[in-house]
Amino acid sequence: MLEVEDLACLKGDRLLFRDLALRLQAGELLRIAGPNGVGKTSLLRLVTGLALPEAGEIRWRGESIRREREAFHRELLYLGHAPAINDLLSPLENLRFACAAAGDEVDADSCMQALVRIGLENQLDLPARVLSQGQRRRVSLARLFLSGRRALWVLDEPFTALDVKAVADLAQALSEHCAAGGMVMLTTHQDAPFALTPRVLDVGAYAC
Ligand SMILES: Nc1ncnc2c1ncn2[C@@H]1O[C@H](COP(=O)(O)OP(=O)(O)OP(=O)(O)O)[C@@H](O)[C@H]1O
Repeated sequence: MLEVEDLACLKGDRLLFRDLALRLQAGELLRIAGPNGVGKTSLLRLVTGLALPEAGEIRWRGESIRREREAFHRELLYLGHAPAINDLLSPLENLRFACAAAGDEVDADSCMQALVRIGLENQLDLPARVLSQGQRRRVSLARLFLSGRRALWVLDEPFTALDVKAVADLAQALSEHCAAGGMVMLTTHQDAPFALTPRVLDVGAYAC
């Protein structure tokens, strides 16, 4: 379980939010909501341990993520707002690199299957620089199909640039992860056809 208490976020000399609390349990999908600039991405970066809070505590399975950082990161998959793609590499090479960098041992066949499943069967060997925005997003999202053992998925605007079918497929994959006992925390400005109703946390309620 993920628990956040009394969280405060400082950017420059501006306090974005404070006293923010949340809990995320196995099987839950949490949508982080709020207007542009309120601090949704900043919250995700705090929760993943990529940034430090001004105040507050974040615990994973009862342990502070600062103290048990490695154990936490073994169970975390974080996909940021901008797909982390190397333009010179193909989708297959990008995916294999991303998995290896995260410490996941995944063979080429599994990567290929993940890319086919996400609809990139005709782009497997193209350099990423020629891909469309939606195709670039899909390269990054293909990791979801290789990360079932990571319980907590934290996704920043994962639906951006996806077409209607891809949005539906992604919503289904996220719902299935939760149904299998995983957890999803995401930001999005658009509706998606989830099989389960997401809980919503409005960062604006904690804005300073
Ligand atoms: N050095 C700084 N000084 C003051 N404010 C800052 C500084 N750096 C970032 N900010 C502010 O922090 C906020 C960061 O917002 P963040 O990206 O977390 O918002 P968001 O809710 O994810 O927005 P969006 O919906 O547009 O993606 C913005 O309002 C930005 O202007």
